[in-house]
Amino acid sequence: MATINFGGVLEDVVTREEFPMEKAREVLKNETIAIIGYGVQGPGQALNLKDNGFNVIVGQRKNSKTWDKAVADGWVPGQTLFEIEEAAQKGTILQFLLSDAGQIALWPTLKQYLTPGKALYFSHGFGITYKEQTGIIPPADVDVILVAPKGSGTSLRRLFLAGQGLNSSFAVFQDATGRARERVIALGIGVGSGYLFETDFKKEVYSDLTGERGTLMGAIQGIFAAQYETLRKNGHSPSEAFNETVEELTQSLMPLVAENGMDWMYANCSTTAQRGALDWWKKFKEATQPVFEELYASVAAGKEAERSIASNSQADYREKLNEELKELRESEMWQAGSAVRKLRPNN
Ligand SMILES: NC(=O)c1ccc[n+]([C@@H]2O[C@H](COP(=O)([O-])OP(=O)(O)OC[C@H]3O[C@@H](n4cnc5c(N)ncnc54)[C@H](O)[C@@H]3O)[C@@H](O)[C@H]2O)c1
Ligand SMILES: CC(C)(O)[C@@H](O)C(=O)O
Ligand SMILES: [Mg+2]
Ligand SMILES: [Mg+2]
Repeated sequence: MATINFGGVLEDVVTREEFPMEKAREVLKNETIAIIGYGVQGPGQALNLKDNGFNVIVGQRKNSKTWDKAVADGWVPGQTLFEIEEAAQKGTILQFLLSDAGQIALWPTLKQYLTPGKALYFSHGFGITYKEQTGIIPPADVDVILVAPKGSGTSLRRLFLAGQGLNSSFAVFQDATGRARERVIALGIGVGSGYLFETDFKKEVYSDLTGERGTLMGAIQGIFAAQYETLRKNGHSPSEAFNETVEELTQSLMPLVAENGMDWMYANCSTTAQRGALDWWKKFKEATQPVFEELYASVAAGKEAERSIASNSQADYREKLNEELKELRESEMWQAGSAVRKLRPNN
């Protein structure tokens, strides 16, 4: 473990330098890693592990779109692609990468294949933390571990192909074999993590649900919509409103934040912009802080889990989600965005 100073707080992290890929391959050389579920994380993790030289198989329902996707990605039926039950039986490490609601439905089947010494792997603390709601209670004689990439499975794969990596958290919930820790770190390196930081299942799910409902996805759309509407109500064109709300942020300013922090981005804007941003950010913080407190309380009370399970367990959950995504896509702001993207010189 390398001890790193994160803003004055010392934390131990695992880097690829101290836990190289050869070591990960050595730790997992006798394992068959079965990827159960081929949605977003499934493909990213499965393909990265395979390309890094691990023994990987995929478990999917035959005659499903995801089975066809797995075939298109190079998984071979009968060799590296199997029905879920067969993959679960063959695997020594079962990576449970169905949707969090889907995991509840499959659990009674999957647990039959968790024979002593196997490892049950999650990419979210959801199933274990909210066990009263999910019913996921693993047997005592298997390792229960977690690697949660901090980003989309799509980005995990893209960054791997670009020779980079996405940071992940890792956790051990249950160490039945005495090997849980080395197994989970090796898997974290194998799936293409940049570095790994330690957490526990509860902290992972509380922070993850807060982040995606907050600044990463929910809050950002909310604040975009509020500013766009204000500009439009005051007579600004869609083009002007979209550029001042989204396009400049994603194309010009966020890359500077990613490169060297917020003060660096501010420093590369005018003194006029700096004065205004420095005055206004605290007002936005004060206005939104109560919403974040409400959000965290809802996560901690299990209400977000309840809502997610209830809506994503419906037979027509995918159609309903698609309708809501369509509504976003067809809103004036994102239609303006589509036109703006087409005008980018590289398009
Ligand atoms: N999406 C991400 O990039 C991401 C990032 C970090 C962690 N995670 C976690 O990884 C795990 C997998 O997430 P994902 O986004 O790849 O999953 P997903 O929602 O894309 O679903 C994965 C698979 O589950 C199947 N599925 C969905 N609902 C089902 C149901 N009700 N019954 C049976 N099957 C169902 C889908 O057909 C798909 O093949 C989850 O625990 C998630 O929280 C996801
Ligand atoms: C990619 C995210 C938002 O980080 C993940 O947490 C998810 O649930 O998809
Ligand atoms: Mg999440
Ligand atoms: Mg996340």
